[in-house]
Amino acid sequence: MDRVLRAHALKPENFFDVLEERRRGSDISHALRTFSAQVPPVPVSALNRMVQESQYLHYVISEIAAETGEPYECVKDEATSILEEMSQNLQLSFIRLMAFALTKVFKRLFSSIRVNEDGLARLQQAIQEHPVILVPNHRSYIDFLVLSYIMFTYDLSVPVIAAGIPLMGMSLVGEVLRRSGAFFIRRAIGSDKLYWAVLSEYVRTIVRTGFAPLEFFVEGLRSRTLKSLKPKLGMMQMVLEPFFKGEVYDITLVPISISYDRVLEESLLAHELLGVPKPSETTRGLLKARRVLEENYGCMHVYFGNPVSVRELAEGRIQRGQYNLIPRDLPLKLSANLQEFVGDVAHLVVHLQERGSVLSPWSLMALILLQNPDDLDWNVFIQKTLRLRTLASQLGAQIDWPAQLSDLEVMSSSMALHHAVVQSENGRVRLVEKEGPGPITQEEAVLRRASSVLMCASYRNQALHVFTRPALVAAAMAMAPSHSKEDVFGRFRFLQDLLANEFIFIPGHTVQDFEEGCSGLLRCGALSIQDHALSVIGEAQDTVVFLSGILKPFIETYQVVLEVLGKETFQTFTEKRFVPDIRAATVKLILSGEVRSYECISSDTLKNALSALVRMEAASKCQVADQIEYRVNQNVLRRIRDTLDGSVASEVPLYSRL
Ligand SMILES: CCCCCCCCCCCCCCCC(=O)SCCNC(=O)CCNC(=O)[C@H](O)C(C)(C)COP(=O)(O)OP(=O)(O)OC[C@H]1O[C@@H](n2cnc3c(N)ncnc32)[C@H](O)[C@@H]1OP(=O)(O)O
Ligand SMILES: O=C(CO)COP(=O)(O)O
Repeated sequence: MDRVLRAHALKPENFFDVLEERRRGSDISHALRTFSAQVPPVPVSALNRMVQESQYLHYVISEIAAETGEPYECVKDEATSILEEMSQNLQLSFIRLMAFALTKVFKRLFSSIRVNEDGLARLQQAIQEHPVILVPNHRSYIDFLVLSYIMFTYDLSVPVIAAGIPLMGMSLVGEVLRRSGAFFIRRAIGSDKLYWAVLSEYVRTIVRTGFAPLEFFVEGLRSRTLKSLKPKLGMMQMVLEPFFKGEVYDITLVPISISYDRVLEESLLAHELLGVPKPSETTRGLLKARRVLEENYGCMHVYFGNPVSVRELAEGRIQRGQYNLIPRDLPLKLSANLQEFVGDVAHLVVHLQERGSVLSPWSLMALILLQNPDDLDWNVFIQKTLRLRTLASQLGAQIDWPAQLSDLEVMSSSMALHHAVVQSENGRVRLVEKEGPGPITQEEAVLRRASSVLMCASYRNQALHVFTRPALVAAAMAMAPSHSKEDVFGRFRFLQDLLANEFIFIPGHTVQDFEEGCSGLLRCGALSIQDHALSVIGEAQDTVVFLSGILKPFIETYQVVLEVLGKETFQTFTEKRFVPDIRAATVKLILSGEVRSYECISSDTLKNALSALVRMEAASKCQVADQIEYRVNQNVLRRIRDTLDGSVASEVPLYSRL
């Protein structure tokens, strides 16, 4: 895996605007032009028949029939209806229809859609060699539309895509999506053996036959925070199985990084983080949302990463020979080694998605704004952002900072694009707070302020992966009893473990992550290492303080959770009440001035903190009647709190300055 990571180091690439030609040419001729790439080896009906008649499905159906006593034919009928519900029905005529509509929509929404040219060429080559799996990050409903659009526009086979079942329920739209390549999967499949069997056989048949590139969102849903999510493993396992079983020579995974200047759903996502339910996916809702078409969303970047060969990843790790003894048609029970491999591959792909993402100037500006939560002088804002741009470049970020414009113009146009979040008045820059009708309570005022902060934070989050490892080293140095490499590494490991749901780390890569963090600090001239001891370079003290300040909103949230769970009233609590109760307690702490960061009431961070406490055995989870209940282990909780409290508090001020 290390070898693959090194081979996939980012090199500067040319991006071109997909919309440029569309603005000059005719939309209808683009949609109707000759398109010869879509030549599935079998028709859709034959694909479904292969699944239905597979020995594997026959075997599982017989097993279920024997276990439940139901007649074989009944279980088989059930499997057939699952398959009918699930299967895609890709048709070129619908792709053309969508291409026509999407050209109109994209031209209206985006100033440009920039794609890396070399990435497309690499993808074209990969499609000719082995089954290709497209694995994009997921930030918006636009993601899957734009990817199929690019594939169609550049004569590449349009993918079939794993879609959550709620989209199927949208009248008319669900059917259009199905005919454009969507296959629908239920969520929380749990232990439904028949469903898993049909889905996995369906996915494997697509991969095995090379029906079309298969696309799935390994994060499983749109990230509400625009930060990468921990990958789901089910679909990854299914697409890799034909390789494990030796049914295909190799499989190519293509990580895709989609980065937005401005996300269409920005406000809805921030509200969801504050407990407002997601609007259900209906055609009516979609029509109502057409107001979004009136706004400008700037530029988006689509970076097709280097294709990753699964065969290469498996070299020296997996002995495929052992599976040759098991008939291919029988279910494959994954060994612990294979399960670990699936998890590692999924994390690697998300890591590569992060590496390929393109930072907008606004991401950097958002980072500065959040570290200076009160208003900020415009000139100081510019200076700080430019220094941050240098730091981000030193740490290897791809930044889209238009060279043909002055820095002032770049930042002013970013401010204009994000007028809903930020404004400048009398030379001072500050976050916008939405006005609402009537008088509001103090608590409501906190929620209003929090929604602006969370919207701004989501853009900062798009840049976080660049800083995470050096920031963890910086924070670990502030916590450690000495600056010996061992002590700092010990604290680094503790923080990485605690924040493992917050940031993406490849399992078992702690040492490499630590080294990467140190070498990042060395590269930006902030650190020196001598005789196994780290020391901060005097003039770069500010940089180190700034970097550890990036983690501050997360660490502060975990501190709040530890504090609240340390109270008598929280010895046991239900899953359902956890977020609302901690949020209510935190709002009080914000009002009393004990907590500074409005990010502490984000449901995402609160849930991540709870998962970390369960993982670290400070809380245990059990089913009580129809509820999930948690019990706190006060001793472990206290130990975590003490380790964390000896951390940043004394050496790093709450809101450090760059
Ligand atoms: C020209 C223009 C054309 C335009 C053309 C338009 C195209 C128009 C197309 C529309 C297209 C729409 C596209 C929408 C985009 C979505 O809708 S994204 C949402 C749908 N996609 C996905 O979710 C894919 C990723 N999800 C997965 O892989 C999930 O695993 C599955 C398969 C859905 C199953 O989910 P689940 O039942 O919730 O199970 P999951 O949480 O994964 O696992 C349960 C447990 O088993 C564990 N587990 C599972 N597998 C493993 C393993 N291998 N090893 C160890 N543990 C495992 C998990 O860790 C988990 O443990 P806990 O965390 O609970 O402790
Ligand atoms: O991912 C989805 C479709 O894009 C649906 O899930 P979410 O709405 O939870 O992101």
